[in-house]
Amino acid sequence: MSSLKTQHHVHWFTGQFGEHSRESMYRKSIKTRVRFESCLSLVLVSLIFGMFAITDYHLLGLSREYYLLVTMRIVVVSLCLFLAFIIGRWGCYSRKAWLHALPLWILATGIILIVPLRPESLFTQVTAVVVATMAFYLLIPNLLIVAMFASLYLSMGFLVSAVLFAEIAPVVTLRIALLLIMTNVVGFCALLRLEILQRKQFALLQEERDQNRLLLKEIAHRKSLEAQLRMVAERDALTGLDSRSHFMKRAKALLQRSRLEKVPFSLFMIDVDHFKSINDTWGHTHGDWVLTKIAEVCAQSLRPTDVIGRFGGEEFVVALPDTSPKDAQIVAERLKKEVATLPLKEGMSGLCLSVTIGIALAHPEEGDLESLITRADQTLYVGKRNGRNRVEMSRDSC
Ligand SMILES: Nc1nc2c(ncn2[C@@H]2O[C@H](COP(=O)(O)OP(=O)(O)OP(=O)(O)O)[C@@H](O)[C@H]2O)c(=O)[nH]1
Repeated sequence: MSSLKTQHHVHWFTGQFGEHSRESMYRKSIKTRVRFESCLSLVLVSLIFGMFAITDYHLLGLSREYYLLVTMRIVVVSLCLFLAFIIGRWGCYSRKAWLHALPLWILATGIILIVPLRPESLFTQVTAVVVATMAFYLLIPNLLIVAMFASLYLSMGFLVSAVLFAEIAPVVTLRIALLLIMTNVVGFCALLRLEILQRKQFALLQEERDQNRLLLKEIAHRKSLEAQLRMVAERDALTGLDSRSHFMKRAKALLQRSRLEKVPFSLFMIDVDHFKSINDTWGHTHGDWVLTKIAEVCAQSLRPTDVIGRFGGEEFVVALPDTSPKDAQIVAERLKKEVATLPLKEGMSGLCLSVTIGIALAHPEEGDLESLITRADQTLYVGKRNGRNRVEMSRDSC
């Protein structure tokens, strides 16, 4: 059995499979989950973003800035909820990554716009930016590059906005910048690790599935080989009848049953007359054809419960359960007649095809198939000596 040992390369920076087809397969496998998780995260994040309007009121009162902030929050929350709905319904993550990026950029813009309207609460907003960045990386699933660009935009936009509108000192700017860099690095590394682990898990699962598929194929192949071997062992290759060993097995079982059920059991030994001269005159191919035809006659003319085997060369053996000597005689005569009237192959005119059949009947308590076969064989040779083309009944069966 061939084993699968494929190394699935995952890119160190994007956390994606190097192999395009595998990456597509992976994305396809998680698409429903990503859609649901993106949708849920967006709804949660945008609602929390909207709820900050309460703190805006607390800080600004019913001022112009407050109304501007509330309007901005309503726009951001509405757009995000709308996009969450679209993503939930149609947001195919592999083909429409931009659709997943859009609400993040809208949220980031909303957070950046808070700075000019509420510059005095800059340090609370720094915390909000850190939390939002982590949320981008960790709540929005499996979109490392999308999360990275949205987070960088948020960090840089916030920093520029803070410098322009909150007029912070250079050292404070540096402190905030370092904090945001650290947040981005931690968020990026955490998501990258997660993406790589998930893909490795996926690759292992796929490998296991492939192995199982191979195993099933191998089992099917072995079963078919077994069946072929059984066929070779049980069937005679030329005639398709039972092989000698298989006949013995089946006939023994039948003989045992007949003994237990106390029903008669007959056995035929059939031998083609002058078969050597058939071979010598028409060749072995024609000889083989004759054997096949005789096998067909036996199979067609006997009952399905009778077991027919090729005993060797031009000799056949038949086990007939539940068959009295009288019935056995009738069946053998019919068989002999059918062989004699077999339509012959072109070019075989002049051949008088015949068989000699020796019949032996099992004694009431007899369980020894070999001795029954010996008796039928001896009877067959009596038939041969008596001129061939005849049915001969073993003396002790009469
Ligand atoms: N074509 C062919 N010939 C076979 C096969 N098996 C055995 N033979 C031949 O069958 C012939 C049997 O010949 P003999 O045992 O002398 O018997 P016979 O010629 O039928 O003579 P009697 O049985 O006395 O009538 C031999 O020549 C074998 O080579 C076979 O599978 N195909």
